[in-house]
Amino acid sequence: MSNSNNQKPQKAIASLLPIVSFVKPYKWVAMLALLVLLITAGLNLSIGQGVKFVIDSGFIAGSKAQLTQAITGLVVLISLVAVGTFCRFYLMSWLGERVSGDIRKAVFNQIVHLHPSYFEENRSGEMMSRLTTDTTLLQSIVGSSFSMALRSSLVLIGGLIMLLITNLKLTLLVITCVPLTLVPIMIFGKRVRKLSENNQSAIADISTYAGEIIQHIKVVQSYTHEEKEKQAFGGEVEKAFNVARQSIKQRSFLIAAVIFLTFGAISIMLWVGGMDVLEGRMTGGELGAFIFYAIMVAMSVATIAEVYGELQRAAGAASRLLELLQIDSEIKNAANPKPMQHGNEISIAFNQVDFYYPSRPDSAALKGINLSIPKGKIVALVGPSGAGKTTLFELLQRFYDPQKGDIMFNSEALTQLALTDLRHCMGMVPQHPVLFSSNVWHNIRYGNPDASDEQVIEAAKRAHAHDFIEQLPEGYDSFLGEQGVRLSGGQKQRIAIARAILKDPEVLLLDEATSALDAQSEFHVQAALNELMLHRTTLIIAHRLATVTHADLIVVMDKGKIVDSGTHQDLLAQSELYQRLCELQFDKAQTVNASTA
Ligand SMILES: Nc1ncnc2c1ncn2[C@@H]1O[C@H](COP(=O)(O)OP(=O)(O)OP(=O)(O)O)[C@@H](O)[C@H]1O
Repeated sequence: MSNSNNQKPQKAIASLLPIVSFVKPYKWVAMLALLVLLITAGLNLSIGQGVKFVIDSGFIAGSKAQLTQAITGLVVLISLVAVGTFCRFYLMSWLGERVSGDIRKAVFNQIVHLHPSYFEENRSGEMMSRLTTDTTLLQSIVGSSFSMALRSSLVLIGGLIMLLITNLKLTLLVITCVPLTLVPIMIFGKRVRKLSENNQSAIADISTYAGEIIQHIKVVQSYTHEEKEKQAFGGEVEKAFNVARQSIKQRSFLIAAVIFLTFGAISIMLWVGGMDVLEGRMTGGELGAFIFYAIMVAMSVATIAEVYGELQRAAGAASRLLELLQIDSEIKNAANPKPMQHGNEISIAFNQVDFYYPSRPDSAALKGINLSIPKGKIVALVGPSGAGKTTLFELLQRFYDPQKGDIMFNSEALTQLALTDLRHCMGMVPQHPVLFSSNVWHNIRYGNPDASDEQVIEAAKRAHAHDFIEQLPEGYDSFLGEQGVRLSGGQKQRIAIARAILKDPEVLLLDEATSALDAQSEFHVQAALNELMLHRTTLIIAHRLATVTHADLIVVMDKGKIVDSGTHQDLLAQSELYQRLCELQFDKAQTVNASTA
């Protein structure tokens, strides 16, 4: 969470400064907007003189011609103000949208490069809220609040000067009232800021909760938890509402106090000024102009008060975004990466590797791993659940770096290679393939964005996916639904295999890639994989030992350690754990076969 809760107000506003760097590329638009703003503020102030002219030369002088002339002047002035306001509003809002769009891009660009463990510590809903809610807040700052504050400040200063010129005694009255209005701003502004931050994080909670439920709607419905989830979600919404209510209360107090104080002061002024007019010490027009300026001054102070609260809210958003933009990925790209020749076969070696997940620094997920995988060989990783097989894959792809030891690709440490080179040469088919909410083309082409349609179809054929894709309502153009919900598990896997085939990697990582296939498609896919594995270094995580008995090397893992390794025959003869695993699986398979016979 941001530390801006503890910031002093000035410091909080200072945390908005980094936005300036996002405005810089559009400095000409910003300067034009400021110029228009300056002109309209001046024009606004001159309306007061128009009012004075209308009253004194029109009404009081009793001249119809002068009244017409005065009103015409006033209309011209007001028209100019309208045109100026149009330009100011357009330019400022444009700037707000542009800048918030750029900030969104910067945040997203940052997020896609962050180390995966960051996402374990930070909930996706909170990140989404930074991308959307926080950036929207900044948009309103750049697009409206800032210009409102500036315009109000100009009008405040100009108005006070005009007041001084018009009537000194009354102005002194106004000036003593202005600091009075600042008192509630100070008191309530701070509370508003604190509460708004809580509000933002409560809203993030809501979206995280809803996101999770929507994603797992089938689990919710099959356990008939709809009512429970409705209540729980309702609770989250109420929590957010209560925080928002407190924040609104403070803001309402703030606005009400400021308005009461300023308009109270204006009433006193009217009384004092009215007495002066009655006694002939000033003209009616002067009093009219004076009140006009006094109202403008009062409104400016009220606007500044409101905007101040908003600026404080946005300061929280800005500091959270900035925090995110400043995070360095823990997976560092090599400073001077060693070149990597594509197309060469790759040997892999783990040398004394120890690894602890950041969230579990006390228990080793991998301990003392020594493993050598020659070029072009097939190595199977087997072992009970939680043995560390998937973790080995994670380290190979550098989603995490080991705390001790080295992993080598052709005698280069992984950390010495460019991340993109490293990941380019690896193709992963996970146990639960990830598909994007798009069509088949997009999902297969993810393996190689430059591939032609023919290459995509060829890959699909080799993965035995072409036939079922052809039968989809719109063939390769069929939309697969969010996360590919419109496909069966086996179909998803074949799409993932086609994707890996298209990538044509030097190292293949298969996580029980054929687990979701029926016997017939497994036979075909296995054939495709066998062909694919030729001349590639392949690591397979296998839960079903039958699929890997032909592997060049089988590595038996348990509790983060390699306990045995060898061929199927070696291990059957030597490894107790392997024998046990085999007995369990082959017995079960025989039992199943017997029972279905
Ligand atoms: N992101 C994570 N954060 C913390 N601990 C993790 C994380 N992922 C896995 N672990 C832990 O690391 C250990 C090894 O897990 P891993 O997923 O590598 O096992 P596995 O052999 O692939 O198991 P399975 O066959 O069930 O997939 C387990 O104890 C697991 O709880």
